[in-house]
Amino acid sequence: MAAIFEATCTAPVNIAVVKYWGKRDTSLILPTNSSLSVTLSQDQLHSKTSIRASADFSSDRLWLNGHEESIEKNKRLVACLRETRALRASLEAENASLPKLSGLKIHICSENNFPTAAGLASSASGYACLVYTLSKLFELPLNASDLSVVARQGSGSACRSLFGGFVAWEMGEKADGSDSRAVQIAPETHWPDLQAMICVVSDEKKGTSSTEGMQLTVKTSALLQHRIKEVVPKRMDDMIAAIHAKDFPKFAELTMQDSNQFHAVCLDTYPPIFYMNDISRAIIRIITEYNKDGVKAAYTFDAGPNAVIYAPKENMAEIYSILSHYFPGAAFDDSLDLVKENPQRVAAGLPQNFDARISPVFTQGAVKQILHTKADDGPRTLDSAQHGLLNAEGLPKRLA
Ligand SMILES: Nc1ncnc2c1ncn2[C@@H]1O[C@H](COP(=O)(O)OP(=O)(O)OP(=O)(O)O)[C@@H](O)[C@H]1O
Ligand SMILES: C[C@@](O)(CCOP(=O)(O)OP(=O)(O)O)CC(=O)O
Repeated sequence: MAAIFEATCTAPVNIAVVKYWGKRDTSLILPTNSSLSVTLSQDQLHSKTSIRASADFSSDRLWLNGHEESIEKNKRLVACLRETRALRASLEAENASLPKLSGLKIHICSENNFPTAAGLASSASGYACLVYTLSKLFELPLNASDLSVVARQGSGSACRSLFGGFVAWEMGEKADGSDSRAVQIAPETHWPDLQAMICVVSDEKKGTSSTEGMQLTVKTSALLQHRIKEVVPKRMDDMIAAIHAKDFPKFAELTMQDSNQFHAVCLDTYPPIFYMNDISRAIIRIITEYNKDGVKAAYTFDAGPNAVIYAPKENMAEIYSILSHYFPGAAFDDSLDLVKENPQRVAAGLPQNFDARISPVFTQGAVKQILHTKADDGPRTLDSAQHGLLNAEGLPKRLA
């Protein structure tokens, strides 16, 4: 049997607080504005990828969540493979003692521990994980920012998942995209108090993909031009300052305003795109009411109806109690011990001065699941022998 080279890694999702929406170059994936996100803990949400190179393999193959998928039809995946193989080939050209991995076929097996293509940023963790795992397999001497340039070509938002903590994607100016990359604004340890609650309103595949939707916006929305030129540059500076100062009210206000504007440019698209639904809008009203005497939580919505609520740790029990009032029956995985540590506060119902009438109480399961998580680290490398997804033959251990 031929020698086996293999790497296994996990990568996190990130949820933007200044949204990326629009490309100036669709093949290199170069954005029309800079963006900024928080990387969420892999303990709750992650992609996990094993990649093996072997002379025994006769073609490149990919399994995603236990289903085999075509590599050739996926131009973005092909671009990530091409770039990393070329980098490996140049290392091999410089150092003849290195094994010739760039010429070997590979098997890629990846799993997301959460719904794929449901607006939970699976393309972000998925492509970050792919590129990070390739860099480990090929032993590429690149830093996370360099790798982000490759991951960006898989999915724009993926470039931000190469780092933990608070991450900016600088849009860059160059036509080749070499300056369109992610940089870390602050590590996760900077603001350990910041947590997130994800309300899963729908885990179904969405109607208009981000990729299609944003280009329709670029083509038809005049408001997007105002956002790009007048709003985002200042908002990026203000957001970075708020993060450095750990100023939650400012961070929250900017986050909510940016989510609102992103959905406004979707509405300004012709024909319009709607990602939020009645449940999403009820969550906005609930958080607005909760914030009436001072900003204690921030909502944000990506290209789907699911809400992400950012808040300091100390407010989470109260927020969970309010959400449980309006959305009974949501599944909750208490992995950060919120219920265990605050049994009375999570069952307290609405706070005293909260106006209950701002929203109806929804039927069981309107919000399917609430995930409690926090800002955390970037991609992690695992031991393939113990955690690998491929069996001795290089095929998935688990098929769907
Ligand atoms: N683990 C993975 N490895 C490789 N590719 C993945 C992985 N997970 C997802 N993808 C790719 O990302 C696609 C889903 O991306 P899409 O943008 O439609 O959804 P999303 O990322 O969940 O939503 P959004 O980016 O709008 O938050 C999948 O069809 C697949 O091509
Ligand atoms: C609303 C967003 O989540 C859009 C993400 O878009 P994608 O990164 O999924 O788009 P492609 O680059 O075409 O793959 C905002 C954000 O994450 O910044």
